[in-house]
Amino acid sequence: MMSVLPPVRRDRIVAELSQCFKKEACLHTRDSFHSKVISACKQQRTGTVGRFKISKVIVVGDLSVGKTCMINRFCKDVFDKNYKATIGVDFEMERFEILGIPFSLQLWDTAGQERFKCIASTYYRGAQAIVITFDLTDISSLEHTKQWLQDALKENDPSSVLLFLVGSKKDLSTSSQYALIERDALKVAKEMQAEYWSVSSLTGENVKEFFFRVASLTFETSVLAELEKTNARRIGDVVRINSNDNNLYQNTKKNKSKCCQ
Ligand SMILES: Nc1nc2c(ncn2[C@@H]2O[C@H](COP(=O)(O)OP(=O)(O)OP(=O)(O)O)[C@@H](O)[C@H]2O)c(=O)[nH]1
Repeated sequence: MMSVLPPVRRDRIVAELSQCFKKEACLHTRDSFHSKVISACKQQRTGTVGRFKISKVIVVGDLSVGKTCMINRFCKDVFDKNYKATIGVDFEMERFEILGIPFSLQLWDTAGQERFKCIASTYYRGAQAIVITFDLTDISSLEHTKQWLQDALKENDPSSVLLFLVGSKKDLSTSSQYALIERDALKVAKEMQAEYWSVSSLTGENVKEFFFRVASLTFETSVLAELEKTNARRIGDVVRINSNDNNLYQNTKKNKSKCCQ
């Protein structure tokens, strides 16, 4: 039996590229989607994007930095002040419509506790985006982000995966504390070539904006990758046609010389 999905929620419809948080540490500063992506979407030429493709996003970071709360704030608009450790992994599915194309993100919430880390790491593979989270009130959690990144990259292709460094619990830090840690976080983000964000799951500040940016950029890279695949296939076809033409030409030459003999 064919299952029919409900329509995408009205507040998950994206018509414009969501903007970055800080221009000093972002993946790109373009105001709108890549022109090739816009025209591919208009012509519904997005290949597997919008049909079967589900993009995987993994959220990693120290225990209790607020990974689960961030995902729950975005997906369910709730906040739980009680800490319940994630055991292994958990995931949420979010459906968007971007430039008229359906697009699904699978958000993987992984365990930060050391004893569950080995279970969680088996789910790192195949991520299109890695969200490395730290607590804005705990500098050691920022220091540990490099290790989290290294572990996640062991299972993924560093040249194609999108990286985000997210400081959580913004509501708990004073403005002077925040300014100091953000200065360090921007440096770390640049070293990692990650895009920097800060959020609060308690107040909801920047949470939606952040996940919309993740969705926009993963969508854009997926469509560009599809277009590249199609181009590569076309170039392959032209090379094949040319080599067939060449064979035809060689055969015609042979036949001609036979005729003339
Ligand atoms: N004030 C405040 N507290 C937060 C925020 N985000 C998370 N917390 C609290 O921090 C604690 C840990 O949050 P979780 O989201 O469970 O942390 P986690 O990173 O998923 O933890 P693990 O599953 O062990 O890896 C909980 O008590 C949350 O209520 C926030 O933005 N502001």
